[in-house]
Amino acid sequence: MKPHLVVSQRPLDAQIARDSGLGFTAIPAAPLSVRPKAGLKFLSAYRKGKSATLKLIEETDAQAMIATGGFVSGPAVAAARKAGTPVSLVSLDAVPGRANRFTAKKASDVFSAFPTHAEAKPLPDAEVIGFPLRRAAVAPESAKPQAAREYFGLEPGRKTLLIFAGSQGARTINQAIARLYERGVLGDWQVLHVTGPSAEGLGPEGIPQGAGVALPFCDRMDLAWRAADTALTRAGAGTVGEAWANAVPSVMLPYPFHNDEHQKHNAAPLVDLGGAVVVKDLIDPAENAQQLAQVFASILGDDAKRQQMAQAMRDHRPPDGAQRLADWVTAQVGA
Ligand SMILES: CC(=O)N[C@H]1[C@@H](OP(=O)(O)OP(=O)(O)OC[C@H]2O[C@@H](n3ccc(=O)[nH]c3=O)[C@H](O)[C@@H]2O)O[C@H](CO)[C@@H](O)[C@@H]1O
Repeated sequence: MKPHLVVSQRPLDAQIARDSGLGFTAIPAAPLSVRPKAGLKFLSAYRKGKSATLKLIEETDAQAMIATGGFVSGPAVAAARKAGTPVSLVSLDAVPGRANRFTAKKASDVFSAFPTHAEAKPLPDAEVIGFPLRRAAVAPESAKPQAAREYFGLEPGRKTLLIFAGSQGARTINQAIARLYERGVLGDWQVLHVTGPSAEGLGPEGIPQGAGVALPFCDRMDLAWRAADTALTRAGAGTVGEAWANAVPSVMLPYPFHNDEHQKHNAAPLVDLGGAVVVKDLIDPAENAQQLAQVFASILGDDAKRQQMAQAMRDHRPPDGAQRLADWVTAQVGA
């Protein structure tokens, strides 16, 4: 069985799909909107996207579809339903967005990567399956931290803080951490700092000499997680799933500009079990640096505490969402 991706027409989607080496089709799709002009654009794109997906289902004789939410899922799921193709929706965040609530009504099965936050509108009958991680983001138990650090040009025996903020980087995290470098807060720790494509928020010099290694994007997240003794991250669904599966004690600054604060709620299960600490992104670099200095003082200097955090994550492994989805597909195809 061969997977085929359905993506939006944004150039970034095409680039990611191409890099994956899988077949893909870009369909028209636009965000749902109640404003007249954007609403018309949504309707027109929805119709076109649905018929493009119907054609694709016919051509490829697709036997099942997995939708991961967002505005592309709407027309694609509607097409699968019309064609009689079994379709599951996986809602990735702890607060399901409007597009996912709309799409869930048309899906034959609904899954959620995280438990839905108590005050959010739940998706009816959603089964919590864990975040479906890609294999390349989880280091095998046998991978050695020293070898992973050498891969990035880090000192193999030095404690390592992994800093990264999702696929686009984060200005406020870079700004805060730049101040911590200046103040020497990280002590003898080195960093693996994934700065994002423009390294926004760091000065033109980047990170100080001897602080560690900075790179704009990391294409070996499995090794990055294995190299790390602690991580400083946002709390996107993928990041939380990966920190947990790799059992890396984490300090998380949820993205502060989402109305539904889904990143904060994504991190909640990890915070509850003692594997992560959430710090509110106050946007102001000095205030963020101050908060982080305090949190790091209690985590970086305390080996026993970090070991406890990692052990808590190992003791409560997240469910294997990818395996659960593979089982779902097998059940549809075998049926
Ligand atoms: C700003 C924003 O709206 N972000 C949303 C976006 O997160 P976004 O997709 O940016 O971030 P996630 O944390 O979900 O995943 C990041 C992924 O990028 C990978 N990675 C990152 C950096 C790097 O250098 N190399 C690399 O491979 C990570 O391994 C991970 O697999 O979708 C998520 C799922 O709906 C939401 O929870 C987030 O709130």
